[in-house]
Amino acid sequence: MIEIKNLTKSFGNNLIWEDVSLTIEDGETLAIIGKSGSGKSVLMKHLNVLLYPDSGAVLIDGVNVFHMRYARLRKLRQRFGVLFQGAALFDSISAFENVAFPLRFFTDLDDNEIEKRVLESLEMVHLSKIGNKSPAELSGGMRKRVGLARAIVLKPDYLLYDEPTSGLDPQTSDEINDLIINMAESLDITSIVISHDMHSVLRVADKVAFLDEQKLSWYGTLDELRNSSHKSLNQFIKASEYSI
Ligand SMILES: Nc1ncnc2c1ncn2[C@@H]1O[C@H](COP(=O)(O)OP(=O)(O)OP(=O)(O)O)[C@@H](O)[C@H]1O
Repeated sequence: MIEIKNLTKSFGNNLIWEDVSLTIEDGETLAIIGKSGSGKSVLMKHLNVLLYPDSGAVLIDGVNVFHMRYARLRKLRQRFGVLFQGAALFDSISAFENVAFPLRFFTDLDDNEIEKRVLESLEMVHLSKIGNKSPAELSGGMRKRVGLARAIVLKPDYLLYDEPTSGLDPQTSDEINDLIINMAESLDITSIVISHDMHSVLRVADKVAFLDEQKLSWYGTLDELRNSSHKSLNQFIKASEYSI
């Protein structure tokens, strides 16, 4: 369980949001939505401690992550898989080596074990035959899937998705949505998804957090979202041109 407690963050005089509190239960998928610049990525970066807050806490299984020293933090970060916006693959190495990278960096596994784990991960994203291709030879959707294979290869407890469907056509987006649901169910993973794509949010999320006006403006389940009379939330959804 991840508990975000009264979190406040600013950069210099620029307050991003204040007093954000919410809980992400194990196995749940939380979508973080909000306008560009509302601080979605900044919030996500507090979970694996890439950023520190001005005040407040993030408790993972009851432990405040901001109090962890280097060795524990390194272990904690291995519990997070991240699918970056644009997939962030290394273009100079093959898809296989991209997926193998966290295993080579963080574990002592030998080459046979690495190969087995990489092939398992590629299989999970339905890309078992593309290992030797370079990222440049892959479509946008395939690159995201390789990024996802890399994100799960250390068998994380938490998966962070930054705009997983951005730049993809609707059909490819739906394939990624299916994978997000599949990962959550088959790997029993807790997922946090930043998205502008309300179609995707409605497919994959259990709960939704809406950042607006420098705070957590709204937080609830998908059913509550559908019935919400929250003005700026409804405006945001309407502006995303998806009717619910
Ligand atoms: N390291 C940093 N130093 C200073 N300001 C930062 C830093 N990181 C983010 N910001 C600022 O924090 C604000 C929120 O950024 P963030 O990337 O979280 O927004 P976002 O909601 O994810 O936006 P988008 O949907 O466009 O990706 C922005 O004004 C950004 O300039």
